[in-house]
Amino acid sequence: MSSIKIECVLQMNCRCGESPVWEETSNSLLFVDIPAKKVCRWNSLTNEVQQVTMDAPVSSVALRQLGGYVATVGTKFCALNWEDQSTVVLATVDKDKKNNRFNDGKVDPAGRYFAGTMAEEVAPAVLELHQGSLYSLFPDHHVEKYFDQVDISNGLDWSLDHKIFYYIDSLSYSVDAFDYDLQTGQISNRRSVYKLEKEEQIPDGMCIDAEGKLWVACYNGGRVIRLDPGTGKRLQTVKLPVDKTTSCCFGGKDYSEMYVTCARDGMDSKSLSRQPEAGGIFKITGLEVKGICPYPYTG
Ligand SMILES: O=C(O)[C@H](O)[C@@H](O)[C@H](O)[C@H](O)CO
Ligand SMILES: [Zn+2]
Repeated sequence: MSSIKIECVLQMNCRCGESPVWEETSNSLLFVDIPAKKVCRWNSLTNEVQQVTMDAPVSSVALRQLGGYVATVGTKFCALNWEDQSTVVLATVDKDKKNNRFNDGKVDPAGRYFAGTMAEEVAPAVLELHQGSLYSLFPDHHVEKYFDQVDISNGLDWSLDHKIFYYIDSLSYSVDAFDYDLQTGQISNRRSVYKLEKEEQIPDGMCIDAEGKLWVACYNGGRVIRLDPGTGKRLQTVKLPVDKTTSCCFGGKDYSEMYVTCARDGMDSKSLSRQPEAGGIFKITGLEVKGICPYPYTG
């Protein structure tokens, strides 16, 4: 008998919480608040939250093998030194697109930092379309571009055998797969593995579990869904007490807990009073499946 428990472990009032990443060495959850330009680190043992404010919207954060972190800030891939809060720009993309910013990003199993861009939103999911592209920052700091014409570049992860790359362009309402060449970082053969149903709303962040199934946070859908990318079937729905669920990752002891971020921006005062925990960090236990540890950027 599974007994799923959902709790808000941190009332952060994030405008748009995103990019949860578990850091095992510090028993902490890293995440960002995109429009607030903040990278946050919550220590699950002491409940302490540390924050670093950047000079532009910060859309994703990842671990770095050399120590500290890497983050996507505005249209820059940056290294972040947590101790002195200093940043170093590693590469800049979309130089010809002044209204663009990075969105979701994650490191691949070989240590490359993948992240895509989008036009800045006028309101949630209201933006100039086809402005985004998908990129990766290699360990030697060169950037490769995979494709353009993206609306809202979002969730990404890799299959357990590293042969498939999963990717979400939110406004396609689809979870896509590509063949993945881990040696070269190249992708090919794009196809859809799941189309969201109407009530599931907008697919946003995503992570893979230790059984190779995908967990997708549904923006405006107030839920995370578990998908079998092999059969294209939804296996499970876990509803949360907030509508604007943005992303998810596994963490905690042996990666047995799931952490979910969410947003407050775009909610009116009535829905905010109904969902006072909007913008908080949620922990889901009792899922009976574990996650895998995040890969660090190796550059
Ligand atoms: O969190 C993100 O990925 C975006 O930056 C957000 O703004 C929302 O997800 C988007 O509006 C809904 O798709
Ligand atoms: Zn997102």
